[in-house]
Amino acid sequence: MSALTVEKVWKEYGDQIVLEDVSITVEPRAFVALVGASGSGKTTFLRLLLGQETPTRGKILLDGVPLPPEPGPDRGVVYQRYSVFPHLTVLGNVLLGMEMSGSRHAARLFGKRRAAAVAEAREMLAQVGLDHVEQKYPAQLSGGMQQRLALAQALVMKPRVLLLDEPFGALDPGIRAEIHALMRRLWHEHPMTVVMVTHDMAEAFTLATRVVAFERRRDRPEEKLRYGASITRDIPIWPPRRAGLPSLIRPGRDGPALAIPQSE
Ligand SMILES: Nc1ncnc2c1ncn2[C@@H]1O[C@H](COP(=O)(O)OP(=O)(O)OP(=O)(O)O)[C@@H](O)[C@H]1O
Repeated sequence: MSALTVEKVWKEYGDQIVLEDVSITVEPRAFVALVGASGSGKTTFLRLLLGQETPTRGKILLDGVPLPPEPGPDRGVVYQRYSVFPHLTVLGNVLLGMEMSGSRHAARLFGKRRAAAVAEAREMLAQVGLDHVEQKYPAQLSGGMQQRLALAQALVMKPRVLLLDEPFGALDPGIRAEIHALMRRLWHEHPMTVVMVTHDMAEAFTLATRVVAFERRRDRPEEKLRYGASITRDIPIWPPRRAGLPSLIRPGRDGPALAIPQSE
């Protein structure tokens, strides 16, 4: 059920050691926030989980099975920018993944299969509050709406793991609070494990079940490249958050939200 196991993973680029002996077990349905100084290897770690990079040493397992050495539909990803295709409409963006996986050569679906995919895409757009703009293009949307679209595009493929690389980092504070509420609801409602890189500690503690810090344990400036970062802090959030369930102690804080945040 979407458990990630990272065992003694190292990542080196030439002479530079970026990650050093990283081990972590992520339980199914967790929401892990990765924090750490710039250059500490957070994005590199996310790319390893995505399958865009392979570890120099060590292994990564998803539900006990080694990760395939390439990205696949079981892992969705949203970046800070450029996650969506500018030349496709909102609906086209959400349909694309289904069309690609349903028809590898033509990348198009026809007849009943297309109608079912369109219905599914529309349902997903409604979940993120974008059903009223399905014929618009990304450039016609605000930054917050583009990130909602990126979430819809990733989630419609039903990933077991959703990887987020500073997805809300470029948004204004008001919009960010709104999209946090949406993100929390999506995590409650979709059976996925989430790993999110963020520079924003408040965001990490607002959304995550666990906050994990990457840091170089040794940092002699003259030998900087010889030391990679590893996990130095692993903080469980208290009171615990559990996917799909209200918080036992503060039900108003963390439970599955009922309202769909208004799109701007
Ligand atoms: N493909 C690559 N080839 C060579 N070096 C790389 C490559 N990808 C990352 N690095 C190096 O790995 C180090 C860690 O980069 P990474 O982007 O993972 O850090 P980060 O913690 O995500 O930083 P930031 O918070 O600034 O985004 C950097 O020194 C970077 O130059």
